[in-house]
Amino acid sequence: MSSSSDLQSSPEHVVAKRARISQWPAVPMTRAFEAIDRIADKFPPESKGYPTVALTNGRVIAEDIRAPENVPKARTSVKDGYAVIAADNLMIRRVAGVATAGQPWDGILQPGECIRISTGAVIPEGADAVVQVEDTTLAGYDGDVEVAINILIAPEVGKDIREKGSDIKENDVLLENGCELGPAEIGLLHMFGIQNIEIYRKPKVCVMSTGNELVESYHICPPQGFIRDSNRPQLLSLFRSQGFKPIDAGIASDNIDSIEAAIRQASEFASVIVTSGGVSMGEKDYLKEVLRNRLGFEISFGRVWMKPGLPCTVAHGKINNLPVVVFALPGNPVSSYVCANLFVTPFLRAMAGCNRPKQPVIKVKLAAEMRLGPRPEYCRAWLESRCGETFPIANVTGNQISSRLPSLVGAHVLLVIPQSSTEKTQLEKGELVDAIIISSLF
Ligand SMILES: Nc1nc2c(c(=O)[nH]1)N[C@H]1C(S)=C(S)[C@@H](COP(=O)(O)OP(=O)(O)OC[C@H]3O[C@@H](n4cnc5c(N)ncnc54)[C@H](O)[C@@H]3O)O[C@H]1N2
Ligand code: MOO
Repeated sequence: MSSSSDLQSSPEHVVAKRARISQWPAVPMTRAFEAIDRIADKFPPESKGYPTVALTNGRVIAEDIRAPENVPKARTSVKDGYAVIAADNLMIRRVAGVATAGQPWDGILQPGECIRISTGAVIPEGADAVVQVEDTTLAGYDGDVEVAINILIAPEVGKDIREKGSDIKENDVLLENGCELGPAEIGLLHMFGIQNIEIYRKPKVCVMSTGNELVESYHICPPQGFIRDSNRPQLLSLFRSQGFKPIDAGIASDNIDSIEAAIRQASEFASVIVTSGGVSMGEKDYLKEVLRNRLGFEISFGRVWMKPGLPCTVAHGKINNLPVVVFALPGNPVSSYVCANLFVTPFLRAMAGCNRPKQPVIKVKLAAEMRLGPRPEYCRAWLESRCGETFPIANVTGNQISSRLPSLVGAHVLLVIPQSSTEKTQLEKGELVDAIIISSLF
């Protein structure tokens, strides 16, 4: 007997005939990363010209930016004080003039003279040291005007002078191709009056949930058996926090035609499509089927030997002759978020031209022992620094089951926990492990 709802397009989805063991090998993480890197090569970043005044944090530079001039351009004073000739033996100097920032003194300093000078002002010709005002006393004045000062500490040649080009030399590389802009980088561009630069375009990414059980989160009281879609807002928020402008592609129902139509429609807006749900062994898990048989995509991997995220699937191909990659993440809320962090954001950042697309990894110390499981695990943890400890202490965020979203709340890192072996079934309190940073640390 078969019911019409069982009759999806392929025999593998007639429930009585479905495979009872996944046909997809669970690839090791290294293979999954390599496969994604190979796909990234098919999506080279594109650049465009952009005015510096309109730049915002997170933009990525698509050229090497070199210093067009020295900084400082001329020798300048590091202190408010007096520009002097160090070799003068006299402690008393005649104040011959004033140099402030923006108003140089254009004479030539003579022996026995000094120039009152401000921080940032150009050192007058003939001077070779600056004495800070704290190391002087007044030696003579005429009304309100200083006439002579007494130097309390004899200066050495070069004292408190910023030599020409000592901060930045003309033609030095200021910012490398692939560097992400933050406040300092934006400041540098303005420092040199660089008006326009090449930056990379941000890739477009669509986020879609799949599942008959899903309703929009504004539902006050979903009917029995329904749940609110939390993955989509969560993933949209993740990609936004990374500086992308993700497109909300809604919820597709668990139906081969609907999923195919939703992916085709999403591909009109974005070349990267992120779905969640429908990738495991359930009778309504159609994502792999759609990707392979309906869209003719190459499935780079259909499972990964990791926890959470085992059924994570990545596929790529063409729709309307344009390249498209689909990250079909597992439905469990923690699984989709962990996989998005490990696989999708580094991919998007590579597509966006970043020269450091992956999250930083640091060493942390376990606050408590941990039992190892059969799969390598990415445990959520928050970090604290403790007095006398060299490494941050990692506190696991409670029960790590992949449906339990609170395990992500407050998590700074994903601990990289190896799978168990005959030699090692547990990590001890105080052991050092790698931790992938997934949130800002303040
Ligand atoms: N027989 C097997 N069953 C399962 C396996 C397996 O290997 N053999 N793998 C398990 C693992 S591991 C995971 S992870 C899940 C992933 O399954 P799917 O990707 O097919 O996801 P769904 O079944 O659609 O959903 C799983 C779970 O997550 C909830 N969900 C889905 N979408 C959302 C959403 N947008 N917002 C909130 N919650 C969502 C869904 O209701 C389910 O409870 O499969 C295991 N099963
Ligand atoms: O991969 Mo699943 O994410 O273990 O629950």
